[in-house]
Formats: sequence, structure tokens, C-alpha cells
Amino acid sequence: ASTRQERRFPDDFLFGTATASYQIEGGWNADDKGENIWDRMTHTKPNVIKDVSNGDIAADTYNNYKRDVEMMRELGLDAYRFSLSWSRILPNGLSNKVSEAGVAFYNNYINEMVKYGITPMVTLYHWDLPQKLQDLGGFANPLFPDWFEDYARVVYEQFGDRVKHWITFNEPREICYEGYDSTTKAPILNATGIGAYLCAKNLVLAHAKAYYAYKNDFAPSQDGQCGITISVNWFPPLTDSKEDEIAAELYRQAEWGIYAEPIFSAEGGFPKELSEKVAQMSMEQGYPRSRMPEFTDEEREFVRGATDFFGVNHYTAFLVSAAKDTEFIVPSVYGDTGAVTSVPDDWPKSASRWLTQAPDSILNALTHLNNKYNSPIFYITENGWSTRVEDGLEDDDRIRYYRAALESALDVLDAGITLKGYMAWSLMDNFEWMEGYTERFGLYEVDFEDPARSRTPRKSAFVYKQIIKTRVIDHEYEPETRTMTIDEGK
Ligand SMILES: CCCCCCCCCCCCC/C=C/[C@@H](O)[C@@H](N)CO[C@@H]1O[C@H](CO)[C@H](O)[C@H](O)[C@H]1O
Repeated sequence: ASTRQERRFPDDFLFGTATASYQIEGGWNADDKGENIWDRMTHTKPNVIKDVSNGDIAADTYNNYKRDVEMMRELGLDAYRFSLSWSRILPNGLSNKVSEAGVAFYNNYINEMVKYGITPMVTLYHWDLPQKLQDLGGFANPLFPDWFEDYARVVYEQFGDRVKHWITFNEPREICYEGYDSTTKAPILNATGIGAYLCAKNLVLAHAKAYYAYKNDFAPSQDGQCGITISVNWFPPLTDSKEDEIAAELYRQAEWGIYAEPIFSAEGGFPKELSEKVAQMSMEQGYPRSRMPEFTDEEREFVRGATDFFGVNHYTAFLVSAAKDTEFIVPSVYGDTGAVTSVPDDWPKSASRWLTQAPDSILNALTHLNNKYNSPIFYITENGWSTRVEDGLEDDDRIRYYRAALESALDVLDAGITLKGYMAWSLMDNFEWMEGYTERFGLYEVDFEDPARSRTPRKSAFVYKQIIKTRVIDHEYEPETRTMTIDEGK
């Protein structure tokens, strides 16, 4: 039997880090870039952000992209996942006008990665919708799938000769539930119990349109893959009672099933149990039809199977139980599930109130998805841990989290599940959405007081580098230095 020390990641396993355009780029109005929904929200309602900050400059990757690639080389990354700013490429959101400056910025960034053998993994949409499209309803407009396909075609055309890994959307739950159904992400629409379902349908249709545009018109010559990234945290029942089992299943369907099921399940369409529950609740609440829209047979068939891989953003777990005396907002997604969550006191806590270190949660989540969806190809497209500003560079908590997460990823490989890569969130500190700059996820610390936005490796950067280099998790490894260098050949 092999010892834990001997367990290795395969040589072709893609180790990387991830970021997102609005969180790092800055250059919010550089050249002819158009306004996006985060620009609009942070400028007109600054108090919704915890430290009243914004992403106007962020880590200033717009001017620091060569330093970013240098950091990728220092870590010895195989791959780098980043997103494109739609309104930097199409200032008005629509494809009649393409920004030369925006395209040039991404060409430079991608070329710099390719020059050093780093595989670019590109997300088309990580939450920064052009404001002009939001003014027309955004994801709630039935034309949204067409707008997204048009944008995707421009992007494939411009960058597809070098980019072979495409992700259409990052985290549909955060786009639809947090943006349309509540007030935790732009555009803070707060259409509770309605926004998430409406957005979910248009989002998966948009994904399928962009997927088939690539598959039919670009993949034959460009030879890449196209998938979607869904936020899949692990939601087991609190107890083995029937009520908690049912609550947990409904909760999983609301969290990620409404986005995953239409694409990955054999039947297609929204998850059965949640659809029935929402239809029943809608009737009881006096609506003339279900708040959850239906797919036509043609739409269902179009979306079903429209992917080459399943990108999983995984951070944590919550225990789910049937609500006893909770008063839910009516109507609301969580009211539809009738479920509540809790977290054991002994799971280590991060700087983010939602993020604890749950045991074996990567293995549990991926095993569940693998069984449910007929063994797709997986990438972990985000996984990471937050610290506070004052925690500085000695981030042993983050190291403990990453080692445990990567052990769980090795368990996934041992279980015969096809996991092809792991992207740590994040390469560097960045604008953490509603939390501003108060929570830090970076392997590199960014000094946001410094006009140059200087970047300094944390201890975790040295540990991650060692794991990538050796393909082994050495729990005893202590970096001897805090001076980062680029290894030969990187
Ligand atoms: C009794 C429970 C106690 C917890 C109370 C917290 C209540 C808040 C519940 C919120 C649930 C959040 C679910 C988690 C979502 C995350 O997986 C997801 N938002 C991660 O998104 C990515 O996060 C990165 C770091 O936050 C980064 O910002 C990136 O852009 C996102 O893709």
C-alpha cells in the first residue's frame, strides 16, 4: 500500500490559479471600455460595499499584466484561469462595435502567458455585464442568449487560436440568485423567488448557444473545449431523518441543480422535485403559473449535454435541515426549499463569514456529481481561503486549507473520477465584491495603498509552488526563504 506521501498528481494534471476581470483589472474607463454593472453600482451606491471601495483600479492588472505572468512563472503554474470583461471588448455590449484597445489588452496578456508555456483558461463572463445590456433587463431579457452568443463569437474569433479552454459562465447561482433574487451581488435586483428562476433559464440557454457556436464553427479548426463553471459547495443533511434528507436534496437543487440539471442530466430541464415544489408553492401563493419557467421540448434538448466539461468552484460545506420555525420571505428560493443550513463549531473559520474548512468536501461533492451526471470531465476551477488584511504574509491557515483540499482532490483521483485540473483562488488579493478589500484570498499579497499595486508572495505561494513542482503534498515542507525566483525553464 502506498503511503500518503507517495500519492502524486499526474504530470498532465493542470495546476493553476484563478482571477476575474472586475476583481483585478482596474482600467475601468481605459480607452473606450464601456460601463459595466459593477462600475454603475459601486459609483452610484458606494455604501453597498463594506469598505466603500470599488474595482476602478483594483490590482491594476491593466497596467501590471507582465508582473502577473511573472508571478505565474514564479509559481510554476501549468494554467491560469481569468475572465474577459465583456464591456472592455464590446463597449456597448452588442457586437456591432469591437474595441481595438480591449482586444489588444487581452492579446498581450494571452501572448505573454503562451510565451512561457502557461495554458490560458478563459471565462467569458464573471459577473461584469455591460450596463447597457442591464438597462434592457440583462439576463431577464429573452434576447440575452443571442447577445451572449454574439459576444462569444467575437471572443472565439479573436483569441481562439491560442485559447483551448473556454468557460462560458462563472457561477450561475451567484449571477442569478445573488444578483437578481437578492442584494448580494450587482445588479441587486432583489426580485425574490422570481429573479433566480427567470435568469437561470436564460443563462443555460445562453450557455448552450455559446457552446454550439464554438463546437460547430470554431472547434473544428481551433480544437478546444467549452464548458461551464458552477458553484458546488457540499450540502449534506444534518441528520439521517427523512425530512432532512428531502430538505438537503431540495437545497442542492436550488443552489446548483437548477443550473447543472438542464445541462448535465440525462433528462434535461429543471430538477424535478424543486420544479414541483415551486409550482405547488406558486399556486398556494396565488400566482397564475409557476414562478419557475418551463423549457419547451426543443429548448430542453438543445441545452441537454451542451458541454465538454464541468467546472466546479468549491469552497466549503453546510449541513442542511428541514426548517421548523423559520419565517422565509414570500416568495423566495429558500422558502421554496423549506430548508436551513448550519455549520459545526469545530470547522476552522476563515475571514469570510460563509467560508469554513469542511472535511472531505471536495471528495463528497465530486462523488455526488459524478454519480448523478454520468461521470463528466471535471476541473476544479476555484478553491481557496480568505485571511484578514492584518494577517499579512504568514498564512498558515491558508496552507492548512490548501493541503487538506488537495488531499481531497487526490481522493477524487483515487476514486477514478476524471479530474483534470485545480485552480487556486486566487493568484493575488483582489476586490472581493461586497466585501471590498477587507478579505484577502491571494497567494500574493497586493498593496492597495501603493500606486504601483506591488505584489509580494505569501508563505502559501511557496508551498503551492512546491506542490506543483513535485506533484506531491508534503505536509512537513517549510519554505526556507521568502525570496521568490523563477525556476529554470519557466
Ligand atoms: C449557519 C451558517 C453560517 C454561515 C453564515 C453565512 C451566510 C451566508 C450564506 C452565503 C452562502 C454563500 C455560499 C458560498 C458561495 C461561494 O462558494 C461563492 N460565492 C464563491 O464565489 C467565488 O468566490 C471567490 C471568493 O469569494 C471569488 O470572489 C470569486 O469571484 C467567486 O467566483
